[in-house]
Amino acid sequence: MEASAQSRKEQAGDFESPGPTLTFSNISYAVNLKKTFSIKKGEEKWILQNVSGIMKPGMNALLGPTGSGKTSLLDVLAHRKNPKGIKSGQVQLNGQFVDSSSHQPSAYVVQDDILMGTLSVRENLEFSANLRLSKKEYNAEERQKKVNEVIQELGLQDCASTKIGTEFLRGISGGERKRCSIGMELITSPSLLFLDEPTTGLDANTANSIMHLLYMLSRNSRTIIFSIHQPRYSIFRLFDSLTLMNKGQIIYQGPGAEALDYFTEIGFKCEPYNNPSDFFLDVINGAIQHKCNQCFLIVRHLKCGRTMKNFLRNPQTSVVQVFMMIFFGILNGLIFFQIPNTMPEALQNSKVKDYLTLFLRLVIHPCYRQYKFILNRHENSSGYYRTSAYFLSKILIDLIPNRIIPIFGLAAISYFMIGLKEDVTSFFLFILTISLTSLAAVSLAFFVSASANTFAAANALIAIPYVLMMVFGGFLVNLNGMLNWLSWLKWISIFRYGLDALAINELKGQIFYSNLTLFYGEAYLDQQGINHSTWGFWQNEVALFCMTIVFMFLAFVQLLTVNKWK
Ligand SMILES: Nc1ncnc2c1ncn2[C@@H]1O[C@H](COP(=O)(O)OP(=O)(O)OP(=O)(O)O)[C@@H](O)[C@H]1O
Repeated sequence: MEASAQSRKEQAGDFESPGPTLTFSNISYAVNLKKTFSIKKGEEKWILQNVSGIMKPGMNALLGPTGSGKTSLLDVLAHRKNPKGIKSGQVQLNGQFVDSSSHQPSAYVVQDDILMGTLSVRENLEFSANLRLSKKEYNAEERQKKVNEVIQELGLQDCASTKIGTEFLRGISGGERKRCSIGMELITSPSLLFLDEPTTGLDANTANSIMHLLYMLSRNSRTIIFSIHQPRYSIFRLFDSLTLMNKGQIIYQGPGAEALDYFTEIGFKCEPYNNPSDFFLDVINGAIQHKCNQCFLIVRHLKCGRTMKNFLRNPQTSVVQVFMMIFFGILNGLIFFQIPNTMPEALQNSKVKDYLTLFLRLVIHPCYRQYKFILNRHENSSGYYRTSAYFLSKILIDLIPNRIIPIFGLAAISYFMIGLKEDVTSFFLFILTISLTSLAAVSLAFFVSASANTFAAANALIAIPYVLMMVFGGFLVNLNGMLNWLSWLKWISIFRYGLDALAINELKGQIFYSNLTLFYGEAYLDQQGINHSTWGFWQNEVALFCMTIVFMFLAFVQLLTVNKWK
């Protein structure tokens, strides 16, 4: 009868009267790792890093792997930590700031029972009442009444006279023991109840019954906040709010019932029949991979180290890039094999651009498919890591193996097969030019993809600047003959800067002979309107470099904006 009333209440899910709301913001907590006997200030270990959240009336679970900071957060919220260690943050109860000096209507049930084994359940509760209830407010009769109420509420009637038990004395069961520990705290009628791992050491059924008890308490003017390890599904269902922690940070906070949808949305799908709490811990521990193949991401604290590990453990992409570039390098070399022999003809027919163009296309084309930042947008909004850390690691560890090294291979193979200028300086300027061209193109792609919400949008958006740059880069139209009012577009063309620099590098100072006719490289450059002075060459490199910086900066700003939307 009592059980069915209980289950009716649970199903209704409503509160007889709601408990208080606890909010906390930017809490950072560190401990000093001072060596024993040392007078020197030790190194600080950060245990909580800028955590914020809200604990509403009902059941608030803190879940996370061992060492993630659940107990520490619980302690900070309950003002049980040394204030010296709390580096920042505030706690509010129903909108009022509270600190260790405030009188807070809270109680804390610790992991290890503090019961006296040689006393009975009732005697332990009386002990708590005698010590903790003020004699002014509660006379002996009222204290006794309070003890009886607690015994009733926790269903301890049958074992009230039984001793708790010690190593030598068989006492009450584990579940009853835990109930009694909770009762020791309920004596003071707290509206906020903290519990550190209330189910630890209990068998599944006992854990279930303790959590149902807490659920019932939470429906009656109490806000329950507790840490818990891998609860079974029947327990998980009781959580009104779930806070998932990892390495001192909160990675999810929200209704327990919505957590699975949230993880599915960001790419982590829980298999049917898998227990949600096991699934969350597997995701945090990296045992479950992101569903998207393009990002080999495992959600952990994924800063530079992660990207480096990613690269080292998944070198396939970079290896494929290198092979592709070698293949295209040889193909390019074969198509334009020893072109200087036919250069006069090429110069006459303005075909000299063709081979340079092919280079640039091969270099630039793969660049614009840089959509990984879109993935980062989602990961960022999930708050997995700092944008700056990811951004820098991406640039250092992704761009070098995936862009610069393959391009170096392509350039080296083609350069000698085509038979371009046999001069060390020209070779390295050639490499520099196509590397900068590639970087500028990648940066533009980063910016566009960081600005787009979906792959489809990025795909469509990225095509526009590339087509415009191609048109106004001098590939399809001679810029001299272009309508004046459109000529400004050439100043924003990555292709034009790349092409002009390559043309100057190759043709300046060259004289070609054909049928006793001399062809001067400079004459061709003049005809194309390309400034071949020293500054004329370097202005292209500077422009490419500046474009890289500007696009990277804009991409970074876009990612920061995404963070603010959280
Ligand atoms: N006083 C301390 N000195 C040094 N390290 C500490 C101290 N207190 C906590 N830590 C460390 O802080 C981290 C978080 O500890 P905490 O007990 O809050 O984690 P937890 O998630 O509750 O772990 P568990 O589930 O195992 O109880 C752990 O790595 C722990 O070793």
